[in-house]
Amino acid sequence: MKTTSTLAAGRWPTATGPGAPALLLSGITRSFGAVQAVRGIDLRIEPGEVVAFLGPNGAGKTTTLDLVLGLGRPTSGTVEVLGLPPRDAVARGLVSAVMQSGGLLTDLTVRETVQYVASLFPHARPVEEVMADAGITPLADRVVGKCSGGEQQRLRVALALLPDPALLLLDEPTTGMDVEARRSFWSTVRRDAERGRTVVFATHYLEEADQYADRIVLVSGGLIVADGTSAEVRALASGRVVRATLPSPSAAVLAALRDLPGVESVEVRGEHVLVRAADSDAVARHLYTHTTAHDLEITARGLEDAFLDLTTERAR
Ligand SMILES: Nc1ncnc2c1ncn2[C@@H]1O[C@H](COP(=O)(O)OP(=O)(O)OP(=O)(O)O)[C@@H](O)[C@H]1O
Repeated sequence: MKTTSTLAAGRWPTATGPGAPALLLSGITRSFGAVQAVRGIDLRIEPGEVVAFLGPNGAGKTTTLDLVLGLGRPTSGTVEVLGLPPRDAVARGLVSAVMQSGGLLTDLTVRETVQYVASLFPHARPVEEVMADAGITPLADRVVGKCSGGEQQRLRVALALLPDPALLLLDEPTTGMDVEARRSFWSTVRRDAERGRTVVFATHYLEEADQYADRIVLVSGGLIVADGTSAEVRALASGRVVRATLPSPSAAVLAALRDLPGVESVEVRGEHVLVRAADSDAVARHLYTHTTAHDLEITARGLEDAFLDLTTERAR
C-alpha cells in the first residue's frame, strides 16, 4: 500500500494546546430505561495512544464510543475530547469514527463517495492521498454497491480519515476485511499514531488488541475491569494451564483433579484434559502418578484467559 501521508510530526496534540488529554471520561454512566449500559467509567487517554476497548457482547463499548462522539449524552458524568465537549470536537473535525455499520450511497463510485464527503469538510485531506492510505485506490472507479463488505469497510475508513482527526474512533474496524487488508489497515493506524493521532478501537479480537494496541481497556458489564498493557492484563490471569493426553477419563478421575488444591477448572477437549491451576506442579504430579495421562504441557495463561476470568467475574 502507498503511504503518502504529508502530515507533520506531532501535529495533532497541539490542536487544543499541550497537556489536554485526548479523551477524558469522568464518572460516566448511561442507562436506556432499565438497562445500565455503562455503569461508571473513568478513563484518561493521552494523545498518540492506541487503545483497545476489549469486551464481550453488550459490555458497553459502542455506547461509550457514541458518548465520545456526542451521539448521546451520559446519564451522569462528563466527557471531554481534547478538552472540548464532544459535539464541539466533532464539529471542528478533531474526532471522527468508523462505526460498525454506516450508510453508504450504493450508486456512487468509491472515488465519488470520497469526493462528496470531502466537499463537506472545510479542510479535508486530498482525496487521492486518503484513498491510498485506506488501500482503496484500485477500487476508485468501482460502484460502492459492487464492493465487498471488507472493501466498503475500507471506504468507511477513508471517509473517517478525511478531516484528519486528532482522535479516531473505530468500532470493530476490520470486520469483513481479509488478512492482507487487516495488516495494511493496522500499519496505517500505527504509522499515524506515531505521528500523534490518538486511536481508540472497540474489538472482540483478542489478537488484534494484543498486537496493535499500546493499552488494553477491558470492559465488562458497563465497567472497566482491567486497564494496562497487554502484558499487564495477561498477568491478571494468574496460574497456569496443564494440558495432557488422557482419553475418556472417568468421572472419578475428573473429580479427583477438581479436588486438588488450587485447581480452578478441569475441561475435557477430545483426547485431552486441560487443568487451570495455581500449582501446576501438583497437578502434573497427580496426573503422572494417579492417572494414565501422558504428553503433559504446562503453559502460562494468556490474554484469552484473562479476558474470560475478568469478564465472567463481573458479568451481570
Ligand atoms: N438504544 C438502546 N436501547 C436499549 N438498550 C440499549 C441501547 N443501546 C445499547 N443498549 C444495551 O446496552 C448494553 C451495552 O450495549 P453496547 O452496544 O454498548 O455493547 P457493546 O460492548 O458495544 O457490544 P457488542 O460487542 O455486541 O457490539 C447492551 O445490553 C445493549 O442491549
